[in-house]
Amino acid sequence: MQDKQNLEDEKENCLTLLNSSLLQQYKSSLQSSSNFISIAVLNEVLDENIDQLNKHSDSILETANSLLKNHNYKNSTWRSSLSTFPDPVSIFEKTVSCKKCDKKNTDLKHLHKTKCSEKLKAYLQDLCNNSSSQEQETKCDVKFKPKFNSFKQSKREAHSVAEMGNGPEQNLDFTVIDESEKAHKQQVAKILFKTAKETFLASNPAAKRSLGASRKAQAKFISPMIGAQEKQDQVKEPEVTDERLKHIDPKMIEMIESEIIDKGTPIGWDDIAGLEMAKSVIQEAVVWPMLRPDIFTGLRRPPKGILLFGPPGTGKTLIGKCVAAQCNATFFSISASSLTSKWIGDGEKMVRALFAVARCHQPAVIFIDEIDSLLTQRNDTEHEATRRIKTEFLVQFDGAATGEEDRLLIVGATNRPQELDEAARRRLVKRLYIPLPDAQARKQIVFNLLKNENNELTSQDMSDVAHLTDGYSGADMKSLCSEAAMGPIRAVPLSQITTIDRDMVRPVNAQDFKAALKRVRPSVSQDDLGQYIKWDRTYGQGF
Ligand SMILES: Nc1ncnc2c1ncn2[C@@H]1O[C@H](COP(=O)(O)OP(=O)(O)OP(=O)(O)O)[C@@H](O)[C@H]1O
Repeated sequence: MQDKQNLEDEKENCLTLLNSSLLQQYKSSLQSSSNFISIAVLNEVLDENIDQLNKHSDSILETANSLLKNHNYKNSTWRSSLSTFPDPVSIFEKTVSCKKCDKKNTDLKHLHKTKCSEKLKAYLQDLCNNSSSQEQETKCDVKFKPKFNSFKQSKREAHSVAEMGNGPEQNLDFTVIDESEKAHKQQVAKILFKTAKETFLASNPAAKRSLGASRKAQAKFISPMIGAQEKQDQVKEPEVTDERLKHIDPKMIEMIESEIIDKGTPIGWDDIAGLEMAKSVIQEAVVWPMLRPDIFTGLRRPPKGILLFGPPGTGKTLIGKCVAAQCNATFFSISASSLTSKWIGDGEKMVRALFAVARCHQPAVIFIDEIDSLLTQRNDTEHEATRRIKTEFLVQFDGAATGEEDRLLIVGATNRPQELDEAARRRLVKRLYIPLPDAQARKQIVFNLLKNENNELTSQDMSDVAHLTDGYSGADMKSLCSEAAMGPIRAVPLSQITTIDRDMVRPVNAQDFKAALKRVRPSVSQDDLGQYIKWDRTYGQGF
């Protein structure tokens, strides 16, 4: 009698423990960031007990299915979703039952016999071990169905033995991982593992066409980012409204308008120090005719191209910008070397597009820096692509030159005029030498640059600086002033540099310039100057 009672008690304890263990897992899964276990438990419970759930079945079903569909949402969302679930813990408590006989809250032996709850336990154990890797796989509408393979069978047996032989505490120790489990894990990992390429292709089938295949330079770019292709496809082609641009690649037009059109601050004549002769020639030959095309006709017709040559950093670009600003013209600035390198293969089209866009923005100034790299004297080593760009440039140039209505000016700039070929020289009718600034111009540059700085230099100090900087270019003068302007900052103790008030920084003084002169040296050599002068005498405007 006593034995029978003990057996009943043991059964009762085991049953409670089994249930409480599952409950424990369920409850702790609610607290964790992963809702995978709880979904699985709910799913299993639903599967096994759906017809016993009576009045709650609809809401449980609904919630569980919505959880299955959206398993990836965050912990907080997951927990709040439980508010639609009427007391899930107690429902679960009531619903662990035997599948085979439909017996509710059945005893452990019975569950062992029918392998019903064992199935659930083994399944949960498996889920515990693999939840992180399998979580990715749960993004589906179908409910989880536990699969029982030999591994699970052997594990179930192991657990059964543990349960019967070592008592309830050890029965539920799921941390023991045996060899067969390891093998199983490896198998699972093998099935679940996908290479980056496989994952990418699965989500972006369009990429299959381009991956590994050789692409031409002009082929459409296929983004390797997932979803980027769709976005890229959605990007609207820029609309071309002008008839003259109908045959031009819209992307090139867009690029010219965004990158090549200079939208910087307009430059005035006073911003350019010295160069009085060059300025007056340009004003007369280019600016006025652009402003009054009606009176500059016939013999007074302005040149379509001018060449500015001289040492680097003497203000050739400044002059180009100033001409555009004075003529109220659009300023297109491009470096010839970028035509042969940046747009390799497309340089020819680029030249055509550039002139076409410029015609739509008249009056326009097309400034071509380093023009020597485009219009060099022909030689045997010249690249075919470069030759084609050059031919296209000359064709476009002549078109612009002969078009009576066109108000286009091409300004070429070079530091190596001697490398220009005859065809280029002939077309760039006005060839102006832009020399190093003289003392007066250097003083002017210092004055202009210090205008907006806190300084205590007198006019005499500036003259002194100008006399000490013979051979400096305009760009060298700018570097000198920047260096001198660092003097007051270097005088601030290091500990105060991050906190010091702007007004407490002392003004720039003559001493700073003396120090800067030791660091900044002229960049142009006398030999180079000799070459410019010689070329100017031969081909230049000669002033
Ligand atoms: N005559 C000048 N007057 C005022 N600033 C000048 C003058 N010449 C040069 N600079 C200064 O030097 C900088 C560089 O000048 P700029 O780019 O016009 O020279 P560049 O002759 O076109 O040089 P590069 O041949 O290297 O292209 C200018 O931004 C300007 O600050």
